[in-house]
Amino acid sequence: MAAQIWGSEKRARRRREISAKIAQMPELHDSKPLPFMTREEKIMESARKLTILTEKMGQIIDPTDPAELYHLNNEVLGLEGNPMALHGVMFIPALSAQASDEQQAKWLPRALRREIIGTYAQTELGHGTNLQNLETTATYDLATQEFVLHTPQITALKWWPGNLGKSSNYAVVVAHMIIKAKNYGPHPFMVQLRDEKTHEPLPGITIGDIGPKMAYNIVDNGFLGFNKYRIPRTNLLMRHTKVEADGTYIKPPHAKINYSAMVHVRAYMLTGQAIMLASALNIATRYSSVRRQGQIDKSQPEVKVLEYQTQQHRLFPSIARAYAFQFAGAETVKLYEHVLKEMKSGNVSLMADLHALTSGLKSVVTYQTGEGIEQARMACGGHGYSMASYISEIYGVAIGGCTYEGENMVMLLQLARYLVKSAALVKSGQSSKLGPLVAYLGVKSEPTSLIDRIPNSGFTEYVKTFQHVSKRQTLKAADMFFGLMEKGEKREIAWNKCSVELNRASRLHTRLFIVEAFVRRVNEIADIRIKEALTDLLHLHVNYELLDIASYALEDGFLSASQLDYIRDQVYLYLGKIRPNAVSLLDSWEFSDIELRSVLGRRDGNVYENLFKWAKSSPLNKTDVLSSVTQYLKPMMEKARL
Ligand SMILES: CCCCC/C=C\C/C=C\C/C=C\CCCCC(=O)SCCNC(=O)CCNC(=O)[C@H](O)C(C)(C)COP(=O)(O)OP(=O)(O)OC[C@H]1O[C@@H](n2cnc3c(N)ncnc32)[C@H](O)[C@@H]1OP(=O)(O)O
Ligand SMILES: Cc1cc2nc3c(=O)[nH]c(=O)nc-3n(C[C@H](O)[C@H](O)[C@H](O)COP(=O)(O)OP(=O)(O)OC[C@H]3O[C@@H](n4cnc5c(N)ncnc54)[C@H](O)[C@@H]3O)c2cc1C
Repeated sequence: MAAQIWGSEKRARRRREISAKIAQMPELHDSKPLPFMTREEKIMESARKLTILTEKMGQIIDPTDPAELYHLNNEVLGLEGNPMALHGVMFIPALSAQASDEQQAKWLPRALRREIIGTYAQTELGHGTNLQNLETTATYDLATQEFVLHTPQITALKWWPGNLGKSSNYAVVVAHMIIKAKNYGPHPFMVQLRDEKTHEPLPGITIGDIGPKMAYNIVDNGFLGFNKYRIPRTNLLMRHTKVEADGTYIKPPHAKINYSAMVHVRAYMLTGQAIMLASALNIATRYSSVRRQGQIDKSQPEVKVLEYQTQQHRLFPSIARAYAFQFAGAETVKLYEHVLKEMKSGNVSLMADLHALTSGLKSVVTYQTGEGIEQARMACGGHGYSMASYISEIYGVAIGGCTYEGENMVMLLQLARYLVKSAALVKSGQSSKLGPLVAYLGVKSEPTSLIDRIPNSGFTEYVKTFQHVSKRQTLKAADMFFGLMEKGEKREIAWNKCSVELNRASRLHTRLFIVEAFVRRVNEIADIRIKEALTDLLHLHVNYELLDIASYALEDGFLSASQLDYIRDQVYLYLGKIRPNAVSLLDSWEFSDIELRSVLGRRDGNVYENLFKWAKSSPLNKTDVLSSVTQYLKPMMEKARL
């Protein structure tokens, strides 16, 4: 199963080998539980481990393999981030996709050797979503052949970029490029922020940390201002766009090609989210098979809480989602790598499809991951609320994904633009022009679902039902939009008035893609036992998801009330079937105790003894009487006694 999850037997084996090596290297372990450290201590601890890793990485992993790097990162540095998180996630990908060969030769080897640390600085205090209204400017000075970066007002301060505050000395900065008073829109520039020797901010740069966040606090998300700060013309990233010495602008082959670093993260973060969801579920499911509370049969001893159907219903559909996200994520990464290769050689024809797909996926996956992790926390009762479970940190980091790389509602609306264009093709009889991801929009569907009538149809009838609801909602939302425009409403106003319906279409389309990716994967599996276990999970997935969106299929009679009862019964049936495999389905992800950082989720199940040990190690328990008591509470009580 681990081979299915991680892509191949070799990958699964390598992960095991890497975890085993790390287990033998105490210098790479947290020196004490992270929840007991202050933010400064955590940042220091992370930097300590990061530098050891830089020295010893070659002994542990193949540093050129991103999957091995990612695993090493999760084990040693963990999900709270590290001082170079954005260096790998966005700075290097931005240079790789947007810098010319000459620029790459100059900067990439230095970045890869970690001579310099970089980040991606785009969002500002006043604008994150609406890139057209970013306010930082890069004005070309013809006389000196330099760009002058400037922050005209407080809202133009860069705000949020990870590791910008304290760790990075370089950044890819996105600024509006102005040449001879003409604004060419946001473009990426390579900018040195700090002196390479002293790490002091360079003159003209104002920089710092934006303060503590809900989670992810090892990362120094930062602010940045420029006071007429000059950089050479050749620091504009020039793979696709060029500015010649005389100020001539050579436009890129696609208007949005400079957004590729964002698409990179949107594609890669899906499996990251799957991992976080599976981690939280691993903790909750293991704990649920240790925790005994109450009886189902009063004549029997107390049961493991995992025996309760409500507990299974809370956890198992999310286990199915974690697998579904992992499989859909793996497909998306493959597609992304393909499109990136094409883009580098000038073929931009697939960019719109990839943008639409990743926009929908990042929104649905991050939202459902958040839901699943929060349910996992509640499934652990009181102990889930303790930082000893570590679920709250996983939750905080995961739901950051609902916001970063494009706020979820906004990204769903990006996909909706693509769906509405596709609907227009269907309505004008040009269905043959639909891309493969939306081809179903042009296919006539049956009048009713046959879900309960062809039980051995594999998952075909389910897929058809998802296609039906997605198609119907897309055409309905598009009709609403076109109808408003026909009535004379301006395009943007009409769009806003339909946006809730449009986003519903985007979610349904994306959920269909996830279901199909899961079906595709299960169909490919040769090993009978693995196929059986995953088929059960897929049964739960399709029935649970369909129940969740049933209103769309009920309103036009595609599903009947009795079919809904059938679907519900299938959910209960598969909850029971999955129960014996539940812990294994999560253990198969092979997270080590080091990586999970959870007292509740320990592999050995020795929860209570270790919770007590953990509590005793709380800094508050270093003394029996705190100074807050001697200074304030004790005098207060004494005064009251007089
Ligand atoms: C590598 C491993 C990673 C694993 C991660 C795992 C765990 C993670 C843990 C921790 C987190 C780590 C890092 C966090 C990093 C976070 C970094 C950031 O957040 S960086 C900032 C990101 N910012 C955004 O995403 C901003 C969102 N806004 C936008 O993207 C755009 O503004 C917009 C909403 C898309 C609108 O853009 P614009 O105003 O330029 O658009 P219009 O002029 O209206 O044109 C729309 C038109 O353009 C098409 N389009 C838009 N984008 C693209 C694209 N990328 N590719 C192709 N086409 C695009 C769009 O489709 C429209 O087309 P059309 O309908 O035909 O007009
Ligand atoms: C943990 C974290 C890490 C980050 N890292 C980075 C980084 O490394 N580099 C970087 O540059 N940025 C980073 N960001 C910033 C992030 O990319 C932005 O916060 C994000 O893109 C959302 O933009 P915003 O803050 O402007 O939200 P807003 O756009 O202000 O969103 C507020 C509300 O307005 C709604 N809204 C906005 N526009 C529309 C619209 N057109 N239609 C409908 N509704 C709309 C949204 O849906 C939302 O409900 C990070 C953010 C976080 C939380």
